[in-house]
Amino acid sequence: MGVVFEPKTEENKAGLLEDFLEKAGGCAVIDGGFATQLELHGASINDPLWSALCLINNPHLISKVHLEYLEAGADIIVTSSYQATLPGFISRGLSLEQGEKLLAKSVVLATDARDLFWETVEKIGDHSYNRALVAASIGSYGAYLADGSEYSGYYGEDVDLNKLKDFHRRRLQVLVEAGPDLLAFETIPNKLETQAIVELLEEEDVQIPSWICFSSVDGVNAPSGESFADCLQVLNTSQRIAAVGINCAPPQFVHSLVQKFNELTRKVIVVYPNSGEIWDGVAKRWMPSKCFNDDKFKVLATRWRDSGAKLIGGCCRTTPSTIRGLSKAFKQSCLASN
Ligand SMILES: C[S+](C)CC[C@H](N)C(=O)O
Ligand SMILES: N[C@@H](CCS)C(=O)O
Ligand SMILES: [Zn+2]
Repeated sequence: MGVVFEPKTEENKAGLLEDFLEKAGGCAVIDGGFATQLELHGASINDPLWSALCLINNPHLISKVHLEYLEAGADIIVTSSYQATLPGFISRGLSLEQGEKLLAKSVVLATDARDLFWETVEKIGDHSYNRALVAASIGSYGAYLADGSEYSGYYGEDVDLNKLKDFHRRRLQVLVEAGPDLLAFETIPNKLETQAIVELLEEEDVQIPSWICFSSVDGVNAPSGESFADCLQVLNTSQRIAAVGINCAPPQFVHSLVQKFNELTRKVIVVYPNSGEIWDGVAKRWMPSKCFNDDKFKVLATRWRDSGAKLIGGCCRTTPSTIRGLSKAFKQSCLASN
């Protein structure tokens, strides 16, 4: 029987991730590409809202994808809110209130799927699942711009710290209010946005543990060209950040980045790379590159775990089958070492 993780009260949420990891055997599996799986089911998301479009027109598909990742063995599922923003919804003619409801709905769809799945497997009795945590996805400002800038880190001269804090503030408040277990800041491409998030979490007194993941296009630095030493210095002193790492970068970059992060931080390291394909922000499609199939991904993921990453999953172009492989491999080696 896997981990049964009791919901925490406001006062004792800070250690939630550490407790969860300990009970899960030291390493937990995150789900895989969410938009990817929506598309594989036929969703059309070539749109400024990208996968968040499904919050408006296909919420049942969102529930289905969460359940698929849970069934595949994900210990943590990430909500469909990556590119869900209030200005994005308002520019589609929705009211502020409707936009806020959609943000809250992204969390409810995930927690309901988690609860339904857990209720079902508990009836089976003998199983190796853990009761999953729900991480609310908060995509970078670049994701909202929908111009590929989550991979360039270039937001233009008029974007300063306050503008980024203002962009993130209300969405953060609404998502926190909806009650996820974790917050997942995804594809952060520069130091300025890292600073904005750290300050905002403090100003809003957010008690839910966060992870911040950077993208990387050269395997060495943040996309902006700023060093990870600079970026991590900004967040190392924040008690509100529980984990830091990399998402939606090619798998071949991850091992050396985990080693680098080991030297730069004492926080939990989280990695969930994409399949190795490259996003063309103009054509809005994935370009084949050095791609990793599920077996190769699994072999690399074992190396990431052995070098110290504790939260491991997949991002764009990975699927439930990728996550099933990781979950099986990690649970088998947990059993072997216990
Ligand atoms: C992680 S990227 C592939 C998400 C989509 C991008 N922000 C866009 O809208 O073009
Ligand atoms: N959580 C998002 C990240 C996109 S980079 C997704 O999986 O679609
Ligand atoms: Zn991705």
